[in-house]
Amino acid sequence: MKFSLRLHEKVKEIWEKTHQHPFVIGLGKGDLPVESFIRYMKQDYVFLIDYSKLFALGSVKARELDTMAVFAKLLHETLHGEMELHRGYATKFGITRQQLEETKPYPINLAYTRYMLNVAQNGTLEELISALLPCMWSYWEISKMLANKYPTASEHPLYGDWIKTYSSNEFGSLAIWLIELLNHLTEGKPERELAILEEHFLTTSRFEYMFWDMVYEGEDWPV
Ligand SMILES: Cc1ncc(C[n+]2csc(CCO)c2C)c(N)n1
Repeated sequence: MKFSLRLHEKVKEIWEKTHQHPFVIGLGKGDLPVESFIRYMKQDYVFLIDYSKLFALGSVKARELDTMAVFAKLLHETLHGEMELHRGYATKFGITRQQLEETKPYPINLAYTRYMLNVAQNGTLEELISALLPCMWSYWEISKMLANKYPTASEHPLYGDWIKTYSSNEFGSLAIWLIELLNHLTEGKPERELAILEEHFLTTSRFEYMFWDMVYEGEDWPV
């Protein structure tokens, strides 16, 4: 069995729970409160700054030139493609680029990126990919699910661009490339190594759920 199928099986329930989260459903139905979306966009912007560095580290750890080049493309795509979506939304809401960058990450956001950066710095290339993959794969699944379930969602004046960006074939092909690379790299690996990779994948799938939940209502800290 391909390793990615095993991973998918492992996180089926948590991904299903994510698909039913009111933030996600709100994006599809178009009735997500705008304050939640602004909170998400700001938190996600600083998340993406750290997440981009995972691709840079992927390039460092790559053992083949072609692999190195795709990680470099992913880094470029995140900084100039995906983050441009966020900058566009920020302009709509009157939030400056500086304000976006100065967003203080909530503790869950910090814990999520620190976990991945720690794995990326101290682990193998296979560990790095297993930790960062739920982020890309789950967004692709969510946006496809939403585009299917709510056929007019991609025309929504506010959330339509979000759905279109993440359900695009371009984003899909990047996720597929990573899935196939991981399948290739894990062929013939012993169970003890696969179990570690599975654990990273499960942990960051849980963080994905927590991220949606964190931005839905926000967190109120006394200081
Ligand atoms: C919390 C959080 N999780 C996943 C993504 C999605 N995402 C992040 S990087 C990337 C690929 C290339 O830019 C994708 C699809 C996000 N934005 N925020």
